[in-house]
Amino acid sequence: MSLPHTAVPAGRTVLTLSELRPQYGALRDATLHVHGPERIALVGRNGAGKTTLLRTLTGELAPLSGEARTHVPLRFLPQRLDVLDDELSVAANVASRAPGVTDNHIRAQLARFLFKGARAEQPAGTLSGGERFRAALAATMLAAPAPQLLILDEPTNNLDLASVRQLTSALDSYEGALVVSSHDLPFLESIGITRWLLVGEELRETGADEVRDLLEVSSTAEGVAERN
Ligand SMILES: Nc1ncnc2c1ncn2[C@@H]1O[C@H](COP(=O)(O)OP(=O)(O)OP(=O)(O)O)[C@@H](O)[C@H]1O
Repeated sequence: MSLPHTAVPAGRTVLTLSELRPQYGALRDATLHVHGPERIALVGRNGAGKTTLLRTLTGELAPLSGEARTHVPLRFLPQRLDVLDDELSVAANVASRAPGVTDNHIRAQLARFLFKGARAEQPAGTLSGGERFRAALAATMLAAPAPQLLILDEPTNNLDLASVRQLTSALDSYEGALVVSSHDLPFLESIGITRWLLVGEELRETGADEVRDLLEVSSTAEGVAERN
C-alpha cells in the first residue's frame, strides 16, 4: 500500500499548541511545536486528559484558555470508531469522505484494507468488530484531502492481533505526521515513534524507557488493587 499524498516536508509546521489548557484533565499549560512527519506518542495515567487533548486538537472541544492550531489537513480516528454511517456500504463510507476520488481508485485502495469485490458493498452496520476497525481506518486514511496529520486515540484497545498488524502495516505506508494516544508500548515501539510526550500538568518530553517503567508501575499497582 502507498499513501504518497500524505507526505509532509520536514520543515513544515503541522501543529502548534500555545499555553493550552483543555476543558478537562490535568493539563494546565501545554506548549508544543510539531514539524514535518513526526510521530508523537501521548502517554499518561488514566484520566490524565489524553482523549480530551486529542478532541481539542481536532476542534471538537474548545480550550479553556490558550490555543491549538493545526496547519495541514487532519483526520481523527476516535476510540469509539463512530466515523462510519451504518446504513452505507464500506465503499460508500469511504467515498463520502473522499469527494472527487474515482470509484475505481477507492475500490483498488479498499482491496488493500482487505475489502475486495463484494466485501466493499457490505453495509457498515453489519461488519464484525475487526472488519469495522479496518473500514473506519480506511475511511480515515483514504479521505480527501489526504490527511497529513493523523490522530489516533487508543487504536489497539480491543483489537485482535490480525487487526493490530493491519494497522501497523497501514501506518508503514503513511508518510504524514502522527499523534497517537496509547498504553500499548509494543505497538508504539513498532510504529516508529519519534517523540514521546507524557500528559500531566504540562506536556513533558520523555522516552520509551521511562514509558516502560511507568507502564510497569501502573500495571503492578492495578494488579495489587485487584488482589486486595
Ligand atoms: N465531558 C466531560 N465532562 C466532565 N468531565 C470530563 C468530560 N470528558 C472528560 N472528563 C474528565 O476529564 C478527565 C480526562 O479524561 P480523558 O478521557 O481525556 O482522559 P484520558 O487520559 O484519555 O484517560 P484514559 O487513559 O483512561 O483513556 C477525566 O477525569 C474525565 O472524567
